[in-house]
Amino acid sequence: MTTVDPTVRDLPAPPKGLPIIGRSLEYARDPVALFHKQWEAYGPVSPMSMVGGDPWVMLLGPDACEQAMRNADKAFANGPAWTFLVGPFFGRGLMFLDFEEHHLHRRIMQQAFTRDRLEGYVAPMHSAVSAGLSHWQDGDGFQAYWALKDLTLGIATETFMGGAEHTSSEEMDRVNQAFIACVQAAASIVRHDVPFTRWHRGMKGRRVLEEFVRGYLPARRANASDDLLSVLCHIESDTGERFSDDDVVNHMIFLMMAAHDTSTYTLSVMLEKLGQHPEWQGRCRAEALALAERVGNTPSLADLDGLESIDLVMKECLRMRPPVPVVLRKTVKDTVVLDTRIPAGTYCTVGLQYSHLMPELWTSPESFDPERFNAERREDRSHRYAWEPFGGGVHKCLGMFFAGAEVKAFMQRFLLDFEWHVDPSYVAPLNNHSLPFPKDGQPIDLRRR
Ligand code: HEM
Repeated sequence: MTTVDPTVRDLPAPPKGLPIIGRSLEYARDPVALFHKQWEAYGPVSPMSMVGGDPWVMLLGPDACEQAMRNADKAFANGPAWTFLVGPFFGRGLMFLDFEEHHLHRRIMQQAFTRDRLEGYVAPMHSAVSAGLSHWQDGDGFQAYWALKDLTLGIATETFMGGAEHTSSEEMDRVNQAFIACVQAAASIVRHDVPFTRWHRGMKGRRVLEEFVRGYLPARRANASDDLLSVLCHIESDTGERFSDDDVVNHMIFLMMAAHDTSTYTLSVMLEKLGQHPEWQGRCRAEALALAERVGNTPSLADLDGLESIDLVMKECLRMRPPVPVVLRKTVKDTVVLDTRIPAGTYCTVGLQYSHLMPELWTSPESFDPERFNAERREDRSHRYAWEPFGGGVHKCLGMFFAGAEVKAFMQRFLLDFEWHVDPSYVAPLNNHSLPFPKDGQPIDLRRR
């Protein structure tokens, strides 16, 4: 006989949403408003209705998020959840794998992100940043987001593909458009390959990306070099396992997406905030100048690590506007989160961003205050899961240190070459259909120094 724990409740019935799309439009309009509404009505575990009418919950606050991310009872799976959203485009990337298989692939892929490897990626980052910035023009209302998107694709091409030596700039534009199509496909209401839908454009994008990566495989298999594609072709786990060609293609396409949109958005928020807070821009520039005087124009990984003010600003921007505001899971068995029973087969939106904004965890969470991360205050220590822009548990971002190096390599050079201004009353109009981005291209008033 099964015993019923009286302290555990069933999920309440979901609030009404539109048929088929549920509350996805509400999320797309303003995710933070939806988090607040769900929290106020239900607390940390709330019923939802999203695309397709499947059972769905939202987990909010550090305790509920921690439970899903630590996944002690192995009830939460990534594959079926992310596959629903963007599986045909990025499927079989590391984030889509679960349990034993994930463990095996992660052990191999970790070899591509060791400290030594990262040190090797820093030099191509510097050259891609310099090349990219040489095209940036003075002007009021310079569209920083789109320029950053090109520049970070340049960084990915240099560090991941060793410069993609056989690809013209027109072809790289096609690759960039293919990424955008794949990421945007997440928001498609029609989730089959039907002409004129976002899904269809995503499927076409995937074919472009596969062709692009596969084209470089034979050369990288034949000769080991320092770029990530070559590393993925040659690395082994400590017990000798290696990736097949299909694994390399799937991992590369996912990695380029994971690295590209997230870093672009992080940098665009940093430009917005530093443009609105000249005192912080000045402080970061002084730090960049001091480093350049000490070591020249191509600081090492350790030098970039030492950029403390830029680090504080990056952390604060990731807190206020994380590039991945939510992660997805699907339960593969019945489980209980805090005091609520969640049946097997339930999709879960884990709202990491909400914890970043809770007044219980942060002083004046709405204000830009990078000092909250300094050694004395360390507000992020208010809870293990108070600040989790890179996720947590076994799926925690593998590119976290790569992202830190990329952001700092860019900011260091940019602060030396440019100064910029953003109206303090400016609020970025975000497109939240998939990963967030500023619909207006993030205008800044830019001047070369
Ligand atoms: C600021 C930049 C970045 C942010 C905010 C970010 C955020 C995240 C988050 C939240 C996850 C967890 C997803 C989940 O739990 O389902 C994740 C996973 C991942 N990220 Fe990042 N990411 C960033 C940059 C990068 C970069 C630059 C790379 C690669 C060079 C990368 C590679 C990965 C990989 C491989 C995973 C999957 C890990 C796994 O499932 O084991 N990310 N990232």
